[in-house]
Amino acid sequence: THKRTPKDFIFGKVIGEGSFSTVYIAKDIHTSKEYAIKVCDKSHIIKQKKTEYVKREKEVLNMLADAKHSFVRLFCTFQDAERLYFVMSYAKNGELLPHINKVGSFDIECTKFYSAEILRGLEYLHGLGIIHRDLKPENILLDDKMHVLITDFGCAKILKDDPETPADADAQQQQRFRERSGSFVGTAQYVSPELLINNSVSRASDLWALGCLVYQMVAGLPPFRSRSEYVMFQKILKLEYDIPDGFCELARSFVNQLLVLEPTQRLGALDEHGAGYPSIRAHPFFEGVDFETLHEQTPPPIY
Ligand SMILES: NC(=O)Nc1ccc2c(c1)=C(Cc1cc(-c3cccc(C(=O)NCCN4CCCCC4)c3)c[nH]1)C(=O)N=2
Repeated sequence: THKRTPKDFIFGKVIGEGSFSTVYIAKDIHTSKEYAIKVCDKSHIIKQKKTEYVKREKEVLNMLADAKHSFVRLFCTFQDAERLYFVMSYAKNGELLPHINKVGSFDIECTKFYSAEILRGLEYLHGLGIIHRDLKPENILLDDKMHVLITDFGCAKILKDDPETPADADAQQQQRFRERSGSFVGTAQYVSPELLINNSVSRASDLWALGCLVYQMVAGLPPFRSRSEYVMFQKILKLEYDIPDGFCELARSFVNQLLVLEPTQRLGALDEHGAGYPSIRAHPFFEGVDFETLHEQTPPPIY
């Protein structure tokens, strides 16, 4: 197939905004298929020294090309004088967050299903030695059948050499921390304590974020909240969160085993990385979940 250009697509509305990119819905004029096209401004990326992020995202998306589930796909890339274009899957039902907000919070069946779909994505990602590092409801998308598609790998870390050692946050990650008058860039609500304490990340950092996501599906809000970023960071470092009345007991136990300050003590941290997360799958919270056929299942209705 010939190299695409912007002229091969009819660009529609903006469906996503990143610090260095804008995502549009677009239709391929030859096939009428809908895509999400992530457009990055070259000069802005160079000025902000973010070229490594863009290269990393493309590298990770290409590593995920064979995944049959759980991730947005990168179909092709092209550029013009000013911009880079990433042609990606269009997730018709958008981000997870509005779906949680629309109903207030998920019932336990929905929480189990979506937690299992996210876990299965993390198993695949971590099995390849990739850490997402920015898991949050905005980066969990829902396709036309309401299955999970994880997106946004601009902050991902690829454990190249020794996949066993935790990845010390590289300069870019530290840069991400100190940008714009020393405040954290992106959503600080899901940042792990180890990233705050010594800028280190490992697969267990994504397990911390999974704990935050499960809490948010059940409670309708993230576990660590404050108008002040500094206060929110203090709450994370002191593990200061409460379990609201009515929070399902199995979900509480599951969240409690993921929101652990010491990364190596989190549920799943000691599992063999190639073999997925047997200790997490075995938690009673996932009682009755068939992980092998998740993608063939009809997701439970959200109401
Ligand atoms: N940073 C990134 O990588 N961002 C990306 C990458 C790829 C990508 C991406 C973001 C996508 C985001 C997206 C956003 C949307 C969307 C935006 C606005 C409205 C809607 C929408 O209303 N959808 C119908 C379902 N709604 C959902 C909320 C409750 C009411 C009903 C969808 C659809 N897909 C996407 O489809 N593909």
